[in-house]
Amino acid sequence: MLEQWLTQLKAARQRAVFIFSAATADERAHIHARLQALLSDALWLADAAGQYARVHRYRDYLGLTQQHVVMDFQQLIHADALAALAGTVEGGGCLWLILPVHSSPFQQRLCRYAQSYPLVCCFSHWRELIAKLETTPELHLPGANSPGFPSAEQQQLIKKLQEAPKQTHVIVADRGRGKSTALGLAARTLSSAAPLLVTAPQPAAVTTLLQHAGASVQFRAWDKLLHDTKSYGQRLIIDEAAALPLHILKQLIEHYEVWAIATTVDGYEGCGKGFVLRFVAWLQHHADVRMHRLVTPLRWSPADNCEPWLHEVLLLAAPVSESGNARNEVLTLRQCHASELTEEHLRQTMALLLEAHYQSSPNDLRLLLDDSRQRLLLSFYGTTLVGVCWLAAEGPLPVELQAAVVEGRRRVKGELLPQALGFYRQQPQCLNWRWLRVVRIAVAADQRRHGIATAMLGHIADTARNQGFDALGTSFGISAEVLRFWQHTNFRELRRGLKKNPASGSVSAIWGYGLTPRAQHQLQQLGELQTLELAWQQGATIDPVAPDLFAICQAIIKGFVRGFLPLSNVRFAWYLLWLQQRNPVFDYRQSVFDPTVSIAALSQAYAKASRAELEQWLRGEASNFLTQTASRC
Ligand SMILES: CC(=O)SCCNC(=O)CCNC(=O)[C@H](O)C(C)(C)COP(=O)(O)OP(=O)(O)OC[C@H]1O[C@@H](n2cnc3c(N)ncnc32)[C@H](O)[C@@H]1OP(=O)(O)O
Ligand SMILES: Nc1ncnc2c1ncn2[C@@H]1O[C@H](COP(=O)(O)OP(=O)(O)OP(=O)(O)O)[C@@H](O)[C@H]1O
Repeated sequence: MLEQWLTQLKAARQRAVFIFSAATADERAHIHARLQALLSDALWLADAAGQYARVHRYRDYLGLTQQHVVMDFQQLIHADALAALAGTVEGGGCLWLILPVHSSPFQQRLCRYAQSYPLVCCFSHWRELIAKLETTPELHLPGANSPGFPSAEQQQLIKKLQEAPKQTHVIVADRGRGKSTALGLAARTLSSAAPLLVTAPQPAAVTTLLQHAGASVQFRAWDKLLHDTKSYGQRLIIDEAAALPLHILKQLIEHYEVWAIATTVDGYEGCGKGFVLRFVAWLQHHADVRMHRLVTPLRWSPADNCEPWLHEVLLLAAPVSESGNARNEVLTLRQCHASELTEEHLRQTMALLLEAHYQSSPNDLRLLLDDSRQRLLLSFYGTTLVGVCWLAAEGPLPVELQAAVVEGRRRVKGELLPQALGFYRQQPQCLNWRWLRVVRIAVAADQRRHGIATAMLGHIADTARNQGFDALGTSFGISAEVLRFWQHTNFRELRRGLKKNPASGSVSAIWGYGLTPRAQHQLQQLGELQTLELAWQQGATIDPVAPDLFAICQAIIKGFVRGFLPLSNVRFAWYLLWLQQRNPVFDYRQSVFDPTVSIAALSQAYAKASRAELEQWLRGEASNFLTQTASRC
């Protein structure tokens, strides 16, 4: 019976989506077993460990074309993977979703929107699928015209690429528009003495491109390209660019003659419209850029049901509303849970988040709808949404987990602020507080610098105090602009990461302040310590400080002695305490306290074979230091 559907889908180059939402574990297992028997050649991804590819590895399959994709979500619907992999299913194929047994607002949304699309079907029992196939043998789908090979749009693009081989062409399109094919065909005709290089996040992503390009085009992994200085300056194509970190793309542009960059704007993680805006804005200052778009789908027919259903469900194509003269109106603020919003307000909220934060993704929509600890503060001029603040309640952590968190043996999901301060600053009391975290804050581009974000943060502080929260905080990737904004608020920097985030290329920071007296005092001290640490890192002379900070420094050094914290995290606290003592025994070890000396250089200077050996030795020294400090006090 399925064969009959597949034949008709193929002729119409359309796709079907079958969603299974079983109410019991037994029925789910039954559906699973039947599907396994039915679809032996499907790409099957699951969120549980086992015989299948793991859902979080979905990027490995981008750019490929499949007839059947099964996404087996036992625990949680991975909405980013769903958005990305639906686009790999060809016309004539099917997307199969097995949902978790426990329903949720997001899960219900998937099925609710299916009702408007004849080829998107929801079932709670296997027998319902059979009944559907039996009762609807004829689909009455319109015949599909062949787009031609290459299609008219592809031909135009190939011509433009050939005409301007020295320019950097950015090709933006949704999935399956024939980008890779067009690039391959264009590369084949490009006469060049040196081989043309192509890179992408995964080798599989360029399979189609290489098929059409011929032998003169070679794939190279992007990290190899960055290390291989000898090939710098060669001509390069970057495919699936949005799935590469922005700072990597920038380095590739700086070192290579990039001829073409292809990317999707389909909204899976890091791939929203904001990415394209930010990247292209940067690129225009560094290269002679030409923008191109491919609009018509080629992997499936333009009459396809799957893509519009997904766009509607995941709010992927939502444009940011124009706010125009809205500023004449009074600004109103509303705190709510995402599940309480009208569809229009939810759409506007996601549009603003996707535009302002390029790492926003469909998984954020799922979290906002399904998790009761997530809240929103929205600001409106009239009915137009102009600002969004996404808030998450964190802490207190269960008492039985606290020691493990402070010792770095446990990480609990969704508890970023208390855990980071509990662990890196060895402050267990932070784990007992109720925190409210500003996960993201965004104001519509045409309404910025008018105090909207400041007004939202003021409102949040007032309501959080009334609701019994102990502290407000946030964590973000540092950029000069974002720092300037937070410096303008009551928040203070409490900790700065030491390593760059591989995705954003920036270091992250935690900012916050206390609302209750105990949290105010504690966070003020952590803020002072952080201010001094930043000054020390920048080479300023540090004067001995009031004894208030000693207890925090001692706790951090103890965390090092007991093996919880690495040396890099304690050098400043140790230095600050040492400054008070001026203990000559430790003088010869001053380079431990010099932020310009790397850990690798320290290992060398003290003739230690490895970082681990250096740390082991210094743990003993730090322990002696603490004993002596205690005896002096
Ligand atoms: C946890 C996180 O989300 S961190 C990421 C923050 N969000 C983003 O980066 C998304 C894109 N940016 C935005 O949406 C906005 O620019 C925001 C949210 C950062 C600021 O919103 P706005 O409503 O413009 O802030 P607001 O008008 O209240 O600014 C207050 C002060 O912050 C400072 N400030 C704000 N934005 C900037 C900026 N781009 N450059 C320099 N200073 C700034 C200024 O001192 C400003 O006061 P002034 O305008 O009187 O000089
Ligand atoms: N002109 C065409 N006519 C018919 N099929 C085509 C045409 N061009 C490409 N295709 C097919 O459409 C599918 C998508 O093509 P391609 O991989 O080039 O698109 P893409 O936009 O790069 O896709 P993705 O976003 O998934 O990487 C492939 O199966 C390809 O063989």
